[in-house]
Amino acid sequence: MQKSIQKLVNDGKMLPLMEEFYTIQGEGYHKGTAAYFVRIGGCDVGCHWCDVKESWNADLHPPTDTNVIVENALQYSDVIVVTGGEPLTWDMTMLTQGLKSKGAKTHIETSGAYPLTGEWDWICLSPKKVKLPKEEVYKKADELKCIVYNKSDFEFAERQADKVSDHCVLYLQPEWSVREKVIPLIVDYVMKNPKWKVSLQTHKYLNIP
Ligand SMILES: C[S@@+](CC[C@H](N)C(=O)[O-])C[C@H]1O[C@@H](n2cnc3c(N)ncnc32)[C@H](O)[C@@H]1O
Ligand SMILES: Nc1nc2[nH]cc(C(=O)O)c2c(=O)[nH]1
Ligand code: SF4
Ligand SMILES: [Mg+2]
Repeated sequence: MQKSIQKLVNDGKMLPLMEEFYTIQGEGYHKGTAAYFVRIGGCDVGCHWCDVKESWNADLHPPTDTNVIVENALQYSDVIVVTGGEPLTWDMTMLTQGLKSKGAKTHIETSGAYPLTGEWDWICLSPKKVKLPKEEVYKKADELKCIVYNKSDFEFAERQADKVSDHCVLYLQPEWSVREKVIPLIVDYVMKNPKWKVSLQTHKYLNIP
């Protein structure tokens, strides 16, 4: 990448944009709400079951002027969900300032593996064992969404729940490829431990992005 462009990306004035789409938030607390999704490329967390592996290599996604991302997104919705890839790979200050200055609500989907930048109205933290969240993000998370791939993930989820604030809403979400096996385990667990709620990837059932 050209040095001048690299500098703009480092400053969050450009971001490697993978895709953008207007859809229904499928997961977690805001499930069912129309929102515009901005998917930023780049992630080196490496979840083996990740459902957007095409996002990982930032070099495959064109550096895009952050102001252009903002202006475009605002035409679709006043709820903007920033996801990836891992959005916190990048400095989110410019993106969220731009969106909020025009009155939009900023939501982020993050593993929390990198320092928390940007100003967020809603933080969905989805911790990963292979690269744990930074300490600072736990207290600021509005929603904790733990993915269940096997039985050991319940114990991991509890240790993560120990670290978030009292107002944080707790979700267990089945890993998609093993949903038939783990949904009964999650249902049983939530009935026994009702501080947790179930989250499903409802957009995949609705056949929407
Ligand atoms: C693709 S990630 C991008 C944002 C960020 N890197 C993260 O992991 O939170 C968006 C959400 O999808 C979840 N996710 C990814 N692959 C999944 C799968 N195969 N089954 C269920 N949830 C999945 C992640 O845990 C995260 O909550
Ligand atoms: N509809 C819809 N809802 C989502 N919630 C979180 C998603 C994500 O990939 O971050 C996602 C997504 O990809 N599509
Ligand atoms: S952190 Fe998110 S984008 Fe990165 S590999 Fe894991 S699920 Fe995929
Ligand atoms: Mg998704």
